[in-house]
Amino acid sequence: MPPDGWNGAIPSSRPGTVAEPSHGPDTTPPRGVSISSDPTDRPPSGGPSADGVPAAPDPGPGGVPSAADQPPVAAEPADGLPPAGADGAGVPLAGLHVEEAPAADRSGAQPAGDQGEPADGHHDEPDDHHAAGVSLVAKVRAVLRVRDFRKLWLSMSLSSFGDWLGLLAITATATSLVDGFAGQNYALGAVLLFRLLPAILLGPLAGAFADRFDRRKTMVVSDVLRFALFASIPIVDELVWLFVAQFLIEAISLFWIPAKEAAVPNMLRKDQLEPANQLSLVTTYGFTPVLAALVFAVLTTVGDRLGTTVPSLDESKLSLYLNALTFLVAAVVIWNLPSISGRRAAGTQVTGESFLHSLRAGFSFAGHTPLVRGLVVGITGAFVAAGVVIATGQAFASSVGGGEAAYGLLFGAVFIGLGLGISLGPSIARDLSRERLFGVAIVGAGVGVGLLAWTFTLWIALLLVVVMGFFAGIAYLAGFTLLGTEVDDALRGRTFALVQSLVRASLIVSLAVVPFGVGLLGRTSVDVGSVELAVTGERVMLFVAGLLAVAVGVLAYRQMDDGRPVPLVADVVTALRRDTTARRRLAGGGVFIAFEGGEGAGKSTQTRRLQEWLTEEGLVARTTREPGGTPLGAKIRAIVLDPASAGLSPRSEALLYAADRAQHVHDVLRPALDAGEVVITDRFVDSSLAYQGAGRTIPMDDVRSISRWATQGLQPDLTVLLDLPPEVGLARARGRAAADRLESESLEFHQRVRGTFRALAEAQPDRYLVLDARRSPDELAAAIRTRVSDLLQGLPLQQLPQHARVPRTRRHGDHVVQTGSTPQLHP
Ligand SMILES: Nc1ncnc2c1ncn2[C@@H]1O[C@H](COP(=O)(O)OP(=O)(O)O)[C@@H](O)[C@H]1O
Ligand SMILES: Cc1cn([C@H]2C[C@H](O)[C@@H](COP(=O)(O)OP(=O)(O)O)O2)c(=O)[nH]c1=O
Repeated sequence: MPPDGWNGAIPSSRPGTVAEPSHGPDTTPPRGVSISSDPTDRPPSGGPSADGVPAAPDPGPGGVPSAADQPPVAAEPADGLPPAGADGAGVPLAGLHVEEAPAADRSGAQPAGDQGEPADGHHDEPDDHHAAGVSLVAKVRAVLRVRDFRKLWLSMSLSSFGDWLGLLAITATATSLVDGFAGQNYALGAVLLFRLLPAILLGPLAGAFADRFDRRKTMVVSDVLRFALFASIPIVDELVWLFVAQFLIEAISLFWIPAKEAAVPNMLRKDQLEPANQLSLVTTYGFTPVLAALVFAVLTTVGDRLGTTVPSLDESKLSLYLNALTFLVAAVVIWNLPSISGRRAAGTQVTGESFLHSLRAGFSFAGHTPLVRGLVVGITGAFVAAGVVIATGQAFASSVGGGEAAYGLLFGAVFIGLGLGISLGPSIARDLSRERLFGVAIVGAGVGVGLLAWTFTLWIALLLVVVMGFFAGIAYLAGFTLLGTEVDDALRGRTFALVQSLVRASLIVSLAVVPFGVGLLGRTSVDVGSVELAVTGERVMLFVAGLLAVAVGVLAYRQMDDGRPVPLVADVVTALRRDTTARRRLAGGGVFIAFEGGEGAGKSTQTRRLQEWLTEEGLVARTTREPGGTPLGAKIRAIVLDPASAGLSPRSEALLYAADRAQHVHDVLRPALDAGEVVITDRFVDSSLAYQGAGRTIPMDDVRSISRWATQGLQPDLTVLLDLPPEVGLARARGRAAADRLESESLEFHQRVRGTFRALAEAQPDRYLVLDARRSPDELAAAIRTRVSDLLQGLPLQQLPQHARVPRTRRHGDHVVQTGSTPQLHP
């Protein structure tokens, strides 16, 4: 195993978890109460605003046909974030096609696989983890801009590459030093056993040790020793020494790992640790093993020629020398990084004395918490299976033909799969809950292994191995992320300790047992009708491992399932389709309708009319608005709309709207939707995109990401856009009350706003109803009712008790149900 393998996987403690939305009735405003625009709470007139923001070119929906009349895309924004952090900064999404926007808004492509679950309020995640692919790249780039971290990462990557190459070489060497099928398998098992044993024996001790010494010196000494030991293996060329050297190398690595782990947090900001972990994971399991496998395959092909020129040198020896060299280079790099020995890292101390106790507490916690129990069962079982795959690899490779080169290829394929799973998995799985994803992915990996067992063609085997690695990578990331996010900080360390011990123990057990099993079962062939099927030990073992993975996946799924009545298949399908509406429906949630449009478009009028109609129809419907949908939001509204707030900078304006929105989502929207209500809001995220994005020319993606952060990915099921030329709307609005700060903006500003609304709607016609707001209020209301009644058809929405219903004059033969699906609506 690579030196920094498991540790790289531990998500750093995050700067705080997001509280669940309150479901308590006390935080929910009374149902059905209209809080739509009230002229009396408008700020007093104070003359036109002068916010000092030049009307820069539109950064918005470049490339969208309807926005063609807008000025060209704005330049890169000034980055207000600290240099090391620069999350997403410097990557203006100004040029991003708006069509991509709403999809990203739906919190799809998260790198860390822990995004929110807008539909059901489960597993709500903040914020920067919602980053789309592009901002993952930006985050990683920001992390790599930190010089010391970059150097450490480069040297780690080099050592990791060397280590994988060494592992390939050592397994090849071990098998070449003994004769016979069974003997080779025993030798292989023993090599791997000696690699894992030290962690169990020395883990706690090494942790305590590493905290007491200068980290840089610890790392340099470890690297020099590892250099010497790796170089000694080909020189001594004895099987026994190979085992001893393995054991020593692994033992030394145990001192190196905690030193490195403690050093990294000193180099980065807290919020950068997660992308840093992802980077290490992808490097250690995705990139370097593939490179090592390729290099090993190349060395194998040139090895023969090499053997004739330099008789004592073959590819395994060359690999080991190369590997040794990588540790020497790492030693030099680390020696030149004084910051490693700098400040002591806080919170990474693991003292030896508390280890046993904490392990016990961890056991009891894990035993009593279904989620952790599921994770532990899943991770342990998955690693038993992984051990089987590793241990049978060589025998399997030779059985599909191709010898050591095939082994190298299969080995590489595992890590291509892992790399793909870790980096792409979360964005493919989208808003499927990580609890479900974990079990599903283990089952997927198990099915891959089970099929692999009966594959006799190399390329099919390679394909299956990639699939297996892909699912394993997803499970791995989901599992460790869940441990990081769902386990309380106080218990997290112990839980990780338990999991890591179990991981190593399960690897040891399977690595130790499997080769013996393979040797014992030997090779037999079974006649199946006319075909002769080669049933070999490794294939039987692989098949059993696949079954085991499927079983633990199912078990983990059962343990961790949150009891939602959503069938798994529908859950997976809607998540893959990014169908948030369907997901909320599945979860029995309400329906969320937003009204957007410029000033005086008639939003307040129409939200009120829609709410009245729905109430008449017997549904619990409420109107609300932004800004000012909550008491706190009302104060924010007063600030942002007050013409006296002339000095408000575009960024603070954007943040104030986002703050208002965050409170609105938390206090009003989520609880009401969770209760199955129809929620109608006068303005939502699109207003920020239009006014702050296109209007104020803040890069669209910045606005989008703060909105996404504020809403935790909540999106309307339907947005009604009341489209109106700004001059008409402004005239209407001015007839209503004195101009507020935004109404006082130039006509050009309002034209950009309108263009953006239309572009957003055009990008997602299914989710928008665009109406010409010059039509009469009655016509508009009728068109909205028709569309909304389609949307609500058959949904299990909350209904008013009969006595609370408003009598309708138009209706005949009333029959009223209080539960069940929405009754026939009368648009
Ligand atoms: N379809 C319409 N046609 C003409 N006037 C309208 C229409 N809808 C609303 N109004 C009027 O325009 C003004 C602004 O309407 P309002 O609903 O407050 O718009 P918004 O909330 O979008 O600013 C009000 O005086 C309202 O009576
Ligand atoms: C919600 C939201 C509103 N706004 C602006 C648009 C409006 O000018 C103002 C809200 O005023 P409001 O009176 O609610 O709008 P209307 O006049 O259309 O009834 O705030 C933003 O700039 N960004 C946002 O995110």
